[in-house]
Amino acid sequence: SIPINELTVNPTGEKINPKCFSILKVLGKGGYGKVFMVRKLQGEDTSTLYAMKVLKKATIVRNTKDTQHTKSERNILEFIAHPFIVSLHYAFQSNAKLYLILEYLPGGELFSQLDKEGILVEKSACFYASEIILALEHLHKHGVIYRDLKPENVLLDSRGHIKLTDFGLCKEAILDNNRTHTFCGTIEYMAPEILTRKGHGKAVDWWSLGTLMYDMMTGAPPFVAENRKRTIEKILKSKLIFPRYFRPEAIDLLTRLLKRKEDTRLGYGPDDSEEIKRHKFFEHVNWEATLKKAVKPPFEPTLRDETDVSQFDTKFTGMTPVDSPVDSS
Ligand SMILES: O=C(Nc1cccc(C(F)(F)F)c1)C1CCN(c2ncnc3[nH]cnc23)CC1
Repeated sequence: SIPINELTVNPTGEKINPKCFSILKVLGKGGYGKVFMVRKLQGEDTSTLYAMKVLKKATIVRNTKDTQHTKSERNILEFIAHPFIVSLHYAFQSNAKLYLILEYLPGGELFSQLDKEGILVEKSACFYASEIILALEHLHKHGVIYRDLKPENVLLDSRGHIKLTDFGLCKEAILDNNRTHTFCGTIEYMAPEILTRKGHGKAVDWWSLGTLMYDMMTGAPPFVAENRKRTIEKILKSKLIFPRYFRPEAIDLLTRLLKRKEDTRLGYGPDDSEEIKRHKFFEHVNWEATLKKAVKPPFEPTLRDETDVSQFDTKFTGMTPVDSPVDSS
């Protein structure tokens, strides 16, 4: 079992177990586990909504390399507190499962909001990019490489500010040994050095930032193809094409972020995020105000009430919310 240090995560020292929460909705489901919207039933935070991530130890242990990711998610979130990174409130386990109680983010995925808006104007893309840069900067300062920056991992809080979520485990257990499936889920945002297993440093996150910004400003990531194999080939060939409406500053920034050779990529150097923050594209950004969430988001998620899950995929929210008793102890 994974040793859990209760002190930093569960400050009141309250004895926590699954029965402290009522399960309201399913937010996501995959090979390793599920994510529920839950409400706390007792303690000082009674009636507070949380996201409860339930991981099945059996499936994780079976994929040995993933146990490391699982430990890291809990350990990272325990020590990292930042306005643009999801916070971990409790962590506990039963014989068969690991439970992470995370702050609930009602705004859903940034990109489901983008789907409604289509392409973002540069000013809006700049807003989200600046908040993501501050989150990545914080992780890098703590020696953490996010590695997994992609649309579904960028959520919105109730006011429309971003939060990075889903550290560690990919959502699907990787069963087939087809090499292109060695990478979990979406690969369109992955840096070339990850795909070619060259080992990777923090510069992989700046590549992914480039692909995310390209997507926000054009409606699709820079390298897409009809299948994973072709997509990987495109990422490695990386011939960048920009729509005519791009300003020169935007073309220059994205070209420097999407450098295939990582040691020529913007952000690779010891100054990390500073190299990017001082680029002309961000010349009007007030970074102190951004960190304090004093900059108005481009749009505010429209929510009827606090349990409104309209921003989440009905494929999941329609499911009956039950933490199946693999092992009720
Ligand atoms: O479905 C998800 N993840 C997922 C899906 C399938 C399997 C697994 C795993 F196996 F890891 F358990 C995880 C998303 C996680 C982030 N989500 C959050 N939504 C709202 N508040 C949140 N606070 C923190 N995260 C969120 C939306 C759902």
